[in-house]
Amino acid sequence: MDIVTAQEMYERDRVAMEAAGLDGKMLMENAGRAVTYDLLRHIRKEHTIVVLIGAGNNGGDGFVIARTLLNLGYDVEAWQVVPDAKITGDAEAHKRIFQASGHPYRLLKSSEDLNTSLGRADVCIDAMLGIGVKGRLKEPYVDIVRLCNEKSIVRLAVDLPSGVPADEGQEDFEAFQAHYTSIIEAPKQSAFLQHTQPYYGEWSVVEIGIPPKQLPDPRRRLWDGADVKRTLPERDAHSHKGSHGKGLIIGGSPLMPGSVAMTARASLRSGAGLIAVSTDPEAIPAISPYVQEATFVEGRDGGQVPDLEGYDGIAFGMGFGRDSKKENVVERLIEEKETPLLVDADGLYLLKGFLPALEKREAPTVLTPHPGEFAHLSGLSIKEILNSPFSHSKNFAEEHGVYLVLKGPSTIITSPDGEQRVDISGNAGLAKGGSGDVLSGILLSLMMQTEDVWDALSNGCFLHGTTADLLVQDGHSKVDLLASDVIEGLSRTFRTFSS
Ligand SMILES: NC(=O)C1=CN([C@@H]2O[C@H](COP(=O)(O)OP(=O)(O)OC[C@H]3O[C@@H](n4cnc5c(N)ncnc54)[C@H](O)[C@@H]3O)[C@@H](O)[C@H]2O)[C@H](O)CC1
Ligand SMILES: [K+]
Repeated sequence: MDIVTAQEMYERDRVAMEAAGLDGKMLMENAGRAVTYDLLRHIRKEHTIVVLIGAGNNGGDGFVIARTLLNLGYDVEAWQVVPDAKITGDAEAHKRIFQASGHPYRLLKSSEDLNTSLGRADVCIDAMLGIGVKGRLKEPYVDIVRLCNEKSIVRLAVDLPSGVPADEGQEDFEAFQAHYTSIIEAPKQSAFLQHTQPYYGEWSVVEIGIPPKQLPDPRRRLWDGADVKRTLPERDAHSHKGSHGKGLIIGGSPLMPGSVAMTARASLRSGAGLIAVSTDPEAIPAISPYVQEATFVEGRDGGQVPDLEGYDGIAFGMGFGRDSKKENVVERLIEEKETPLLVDADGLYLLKGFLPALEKREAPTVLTPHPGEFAHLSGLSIKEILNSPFSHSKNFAEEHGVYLVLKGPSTIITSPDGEQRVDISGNAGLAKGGSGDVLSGILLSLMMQTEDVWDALSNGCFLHGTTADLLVQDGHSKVDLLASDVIEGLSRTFRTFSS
């Protein structure tokens, strides 16, 4: 499923009309009807419904939705919240159809009247503003949105909640707080940002007849279970431990032995053939009982860096510490340019001074920062990153020729050529120490088992989050879930998604 900006959405509309001969009124009828049937899951026959209709085509959708609900016998009050003069084009055409169908509508004169109507309603459908919103809401929308948000009614939004910008990059807004949003055709970037996603509530996407084959590729898409089933490699029954990758994990320290232990165990649970751990010798007694299948390798000539040859993948950084005296490890890892390398956690802090050298590497380099670590790497503030995660991660990945996994409730996985996939699996139970170590282990393992690193990273993020979701569904809670629970839950998830 593509993820689009407002501009890309308008372009899709244009292509649909030019290439497929669809016209705006047909698209609006399709959109309104599809949204109605999608929203019916949240509406009961006995509900009183207020439909709020704005000035643009989002409002036009609102006339189609109100008409469809009335045709189905629902108790609907359609409120046009802007003067008649502002209802133009396709929206006006559908207003005429609405009226010709014998349905009345209310014209907003004072917010008191609307307040009374909302006071009697069970459901409010927001068809005021969609992707055409510019800047902060102007009156009368501010007043109306506040009235709706303070009422204890079910709030449903059409395409996106009024006031929420479609695109990343805008933090100053006031918006309709939807419980549920029915998105038209393709999710917009704001459905994936930490400061705008909450206004959507839950969301799903309705198809309105736009021909996918004719559409420009936005190079941004949602990675879902069907993609995982299609691309997760099958384990060859005649395989042997050497064929699923021999991985090296460099990290851990006497005070943080658990990190590499979880990375190693997660990697083996995800199908790695052999895992060697290079860590401070003092940490080994705390690690080996937890992951008996792992072997340990010592640094060469008493240093921290073991022999790097002969591995199918290396993961570096978890629990390693940020002591700049350890930077020689980073230099050696970059010089070992033939082996796929994943850098996480403390490794990202140590890597900062060596970013230009990454271009020397031929094998894939994967960085897996959370926003704080990405801020340190990129020099951006966390606020800037959260405001525009798509463009900042795309620019960084292209500039340094790396795969970038920017972790969060919506994890954006960017390839070195700037194409992006988003994983929205997972839950707040993952916002705990160790989650990142487990993810790194899963990613290392999948990277070694498939030619396509990007598929490996996309699938690894999805399997990690989905395991947490399955565990929370079956008995765990978001409070008690531990990173180590996710490791043990992986086998069930792999069974579900391996063909
Ligand atoms: N293929 C599709 O995606 C289809 C989408 N449809 C719906 O059309 C809207 C986009 O319609 P558009 O007319 O371009 O914009 P809006 O309806 O969002 O509103 C524009 C309207 O609002 C005024 N406005 C802009 N900013 C503000 C503000 N800050 N405060 C107050 N008013 C503002 C502006 O002046 C315009 O009058 C899309 O979201 C879908 O819902 C089609 O119906 C079907 C095909
Ligand atoms: K809306």
